[in-house]
Amino acid sequence: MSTRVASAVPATAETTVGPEQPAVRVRGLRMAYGEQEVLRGIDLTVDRGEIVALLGPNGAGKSTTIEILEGFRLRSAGEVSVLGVDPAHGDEAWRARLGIVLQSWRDHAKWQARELLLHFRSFYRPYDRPGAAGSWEVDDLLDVVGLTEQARKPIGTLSGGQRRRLDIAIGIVGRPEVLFLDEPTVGFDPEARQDFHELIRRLAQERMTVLLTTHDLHEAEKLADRVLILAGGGIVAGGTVEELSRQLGGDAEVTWVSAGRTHRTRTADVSGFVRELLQGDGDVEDLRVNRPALEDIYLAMVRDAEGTR
Ligand SMILES: Nc1ncnc2c1ncn2[C@@H]1O[C@H](COP(=O)(O)OP(=O)(O)OP(=O)(O)O)[C@@H](O)[C@H]1O
Repeated sequence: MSTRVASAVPATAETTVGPEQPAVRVRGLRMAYGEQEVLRGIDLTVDRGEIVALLGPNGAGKSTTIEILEGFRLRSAGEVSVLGVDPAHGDEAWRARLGIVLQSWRDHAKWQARELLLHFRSFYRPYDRPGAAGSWEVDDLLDVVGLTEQARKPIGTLSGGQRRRLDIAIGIVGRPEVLFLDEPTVGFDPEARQDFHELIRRLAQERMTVLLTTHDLHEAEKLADRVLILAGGGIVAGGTVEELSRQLGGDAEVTWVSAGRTHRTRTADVSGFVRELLQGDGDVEDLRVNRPALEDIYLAMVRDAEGTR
C-alpha cells in the first residue's frame, strides 16, 4: 500500500458523486518526468459502472495515468477527480473506496492466501458503511476468484495465474466503488482470462467502475464498454470497439474484375457502392470487400501518433 502523498497541486472542493456524475474525470492532465513529457494534456471521463480500457504501446503513459488517479503519483498539471476527490489530496476514507491492482506485487512467500486477505480486509472494515454491502467475507471472495483450494497454501507455491487472481482478490476485498487494474491478465491462460472477464463484468453490474490498462486489443474488445487509445502523449481515439472500427477503419477496399481488368476503390458506404456497381452496365466478377482488421488500424494509429511526437 502506498503512503499518502504531499502535493503541490491545489486542493479542489470535495463533492458527493451522484449517479449522474462521472466516477473519474480528467481534464488537461500533463505529466513530465524531468525533461520527458509523457502526458501532454489528456481528457477522460469514466461513468459509474462503466468498464473502460486504456490501451496503448509500452511507455505510452498508461501506468502513469492510473497511478495519478490512484493518488500514488503527483501530476505536473491538469484537473483530476476520482469519486469527487482530487487524488493528490485523497484521505484514507477515500482510498478505502478504491481498489488497486498493480502490475506486479510480491508478498512473503510463506504467507497463506486466506491470511493475507484477512489482513487486507482488516484495513477496510473500519470504512464499511451501514446499509452497504461492505468488505468481502474472505471465504466468499476466495470462491469468487477461484482460489478456494489454494486458500491455505503458501503464496510462494501459487502459479502465476493463481497469484494474479490473488492480486485481484486483494484489490477488491474492500468492495471498491472504483477498481484500477494495471495489466490484470498478464500470465493468465485462456480459461483464467475468460473467468476473470466474467468476474469483472459481474462486479461492474453491481455498479463498480473499472479502469484497466492493457496492451491487448482483444481483451479490451471482450471486456470494456469503452476503449481509449493512449499514444504520443494523448488520447488519440476513444469509443466502443464498433465506434472505433467505424471511426478509424470506416473505409473498406472494394475490388472487382470487369472486362478482364481489376478495379479497386475505397469507400465508407460499401453496400451503396456495391449496389450501384451491380446495377451498372458492365460485367462484375470476383467482387471482394476487405476491411482492415482493428488490430492493423490500431497499430497504424499508434505509429502515426508516435511519429508526430
Ligand atoms: N518514475 C519514473 N521516472 C522517470 N520516468 C518514468 C517513471 N515512470 C515512468 N517513466 C517513463 O514514463 C514513460 C511512461 O511510462 P508508463 O509506465 O506510464 O507507460 P505504460 O504505458 O504503462 O507502459 P507499459 O505498457 O510498458 O507498462 C516511459 O517512458 C517510462 O520510462
